[in-house]
Amino acid sequence: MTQELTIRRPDDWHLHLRDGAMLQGVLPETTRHFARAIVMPNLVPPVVTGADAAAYRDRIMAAMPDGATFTPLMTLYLTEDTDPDDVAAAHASGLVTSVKLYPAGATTNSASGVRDFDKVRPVLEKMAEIGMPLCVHGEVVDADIDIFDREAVFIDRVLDPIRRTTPGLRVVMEHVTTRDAVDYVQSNPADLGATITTHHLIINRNHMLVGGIRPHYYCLPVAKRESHRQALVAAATSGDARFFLGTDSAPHTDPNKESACGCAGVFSATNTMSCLAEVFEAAGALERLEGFASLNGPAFYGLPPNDTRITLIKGDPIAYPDKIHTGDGPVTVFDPGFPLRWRIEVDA
Ligand SMILES: NC(=O)N[C@@H](CC(=O)O)C(=O)O
Ligand SMILES: [Zn+2]
Ligand SMILES: [Zn+2]
Repeated sequence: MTQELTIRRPDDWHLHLRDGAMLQGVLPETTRHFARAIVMPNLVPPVVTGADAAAYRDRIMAAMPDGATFTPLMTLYLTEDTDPDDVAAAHASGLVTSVKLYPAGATTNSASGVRDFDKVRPVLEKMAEIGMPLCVHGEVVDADIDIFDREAVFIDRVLDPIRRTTPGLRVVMEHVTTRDAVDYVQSNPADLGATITTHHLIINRNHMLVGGIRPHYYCLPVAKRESHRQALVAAATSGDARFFLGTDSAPHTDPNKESACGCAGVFSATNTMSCLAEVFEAAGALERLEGFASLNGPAFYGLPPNDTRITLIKGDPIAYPDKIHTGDGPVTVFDPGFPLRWRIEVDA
């Protein structure tokens, strides 16, 4: 008996589309299944002003595959020089959906991020006033903090103080990887949400390090031990509307990944929905996949869910490419390590 599941078309609340030839190469992988995505601003140079976001949105629209119905939701990269009025104007015009906070040095292209969090207080206060969400890469960068502890320490040292001093600020903890982050979200009001990536629901740090170092599983925040992965699966499949999908699909070319100093990022746009169906089925929670991928994110962002649908159909393992070929070079697609039996049909 074939099993089928029809759900509202999903959105991706954390996505890297890059620019130029890479944008051209990866965009169809997302637009095939997703209706909208929060597009990360960590280009080189970053998307800092409303004008930068308008120009970037134009480049994305120009790269759109024929027939695609996809809306990029733009973000601004928060710097210590960000002008609160520029942010407010970009939000009021509908151009920009959220602001992204990178601690300086925390991840790919974050050199222009924030060092002194007091310097961005006026922007955060303005955002709280106008109801604009802040997306956060939640890791401290202190050399003395172990990389596996950086998310948990960020919550205590940075995130909780920011939320206390800026009441009303809506915050999304992006790509949470720990039980600590899940607990923090669950013990706070609904103005705090979290995205969870596909790959952090599937891999733990052993997948990355046992039997040889696997650069295509290296991302930030780095995958943690198995008990943390289980906490993420429990949160994603719980039905708690504060948790929603942000794939953090982050393309880097193979030479940049398979290197003595490889870039952080997992590219999962191609097979994310099939991977998620496996995760939710294994957890006995297929009926909650729609909430996680298609309903909770729009609800947090105050947007309507999509009115089109996709159907997931279970059958023989699907074929998907190991790599996609972009004008910048090959990009390896996330390998979940098990066959994917759910194929996706986008309803007309
Ligand atoms: N997640 C990653 O490992 N990399 C992202 C940056 C980010 O989301 O932190 C990237 O831009 O490559
Ligand atoms: Zn990040
Ligand atoms: Zn990211």
